[in-house]
Amino acid sequence: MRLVLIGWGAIGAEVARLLMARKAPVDLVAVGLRAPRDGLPCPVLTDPADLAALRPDLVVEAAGRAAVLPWGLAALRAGADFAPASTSAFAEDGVLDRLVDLARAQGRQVVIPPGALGGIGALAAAARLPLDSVIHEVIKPARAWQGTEAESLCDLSGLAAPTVFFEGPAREAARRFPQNANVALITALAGLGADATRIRLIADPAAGANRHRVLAQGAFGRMEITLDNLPLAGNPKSSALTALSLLRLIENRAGALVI
Ligand SMILES: NC(=O)C1=CN([C@@H]2O[C@H](COP(=O)(O)OP(=O)(O)OC[C@H]3O[C@@H](n4cnc5c(N)ncnc54)[C@H](O)[C@@H]3O)[C@@H](O)[C@H]2O)C=CC1
Ligand SMILES: O=C([O-])CC(=O)C(=O)O
Repeated sequence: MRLVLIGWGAIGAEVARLLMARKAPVDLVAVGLRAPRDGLPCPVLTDPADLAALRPDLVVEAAGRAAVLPWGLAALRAGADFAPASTSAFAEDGVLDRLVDLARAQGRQVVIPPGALGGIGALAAAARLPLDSVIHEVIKPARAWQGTEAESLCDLSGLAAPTVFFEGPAREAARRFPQNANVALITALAGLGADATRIRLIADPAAGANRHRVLAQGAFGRMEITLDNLPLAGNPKSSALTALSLLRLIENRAGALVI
């Protein structure tokens, strides 16, 4: 399986490290970046148009929301499937539609990894019948919210208790907190959509992990899922499970058993 990773940050580098450590039957043929860089285990691409010559089977994005459309369109044009992690890009109308329309025309797929979340298979299955409500709480330590708009919405360094600093639709959460609320769009795409899915963003001075609580009700019954994800060493905003989720997706595509 010929793989291209877009982004070589905390998640991208960890995915590559795990693929090599596990001797996965995957050929990492290139990494896509904004600028050339030395020291990577494969060639670096900076122009999405150069993907086609590499004949990739799968392009996995873990870079940033600005990377999703250019690299996604180029991946699909190159005949690859495309799996984006920066799903906050789909808060903007038309971005996902453009990718899915091209995927259909090319006979390829856009695959949304569950990322830092679990239970997305159950929520997406439940959504085949009507859902009444989906609420997703993202509870992270104060340091994970540093450098975001949360700094102006609460006193991050002086928190005495868990503090809800945002509550609203998934679309708005993803637009305003693109580094921390990609998951809002994953829950939304699996369930009730970007406008009807409610998101609560919480800074907790006592939290040691990135917690996701997803509560859904509907014709299927009721679900409540809680994950306490340890952050990646390279980026406290990003859960380590995100890299594992991308690894799973890649290994499932390369192997004979899908699990
Ligand atoms: N789907 C999910 O559950 C989650 C998604 N994420 C998202 O995944 C992405 C990667 O996260 P991390 O590795 O933690 O971030 P990071 O900041 O450690 O690394 C990002 C890397 O991508 C590169 N990059 C940024 N913009 C780019 C662009 N337009 N084109 C090409 N390269 C670009 C940067 O130079 C850097 O190498 C982020 O967008 C993050 O918000 C993070 C956690 C969970
Ligand atoms: O990694 C996480 O826990 C969630 C996250 O940052 C995101 O969705 O952007």
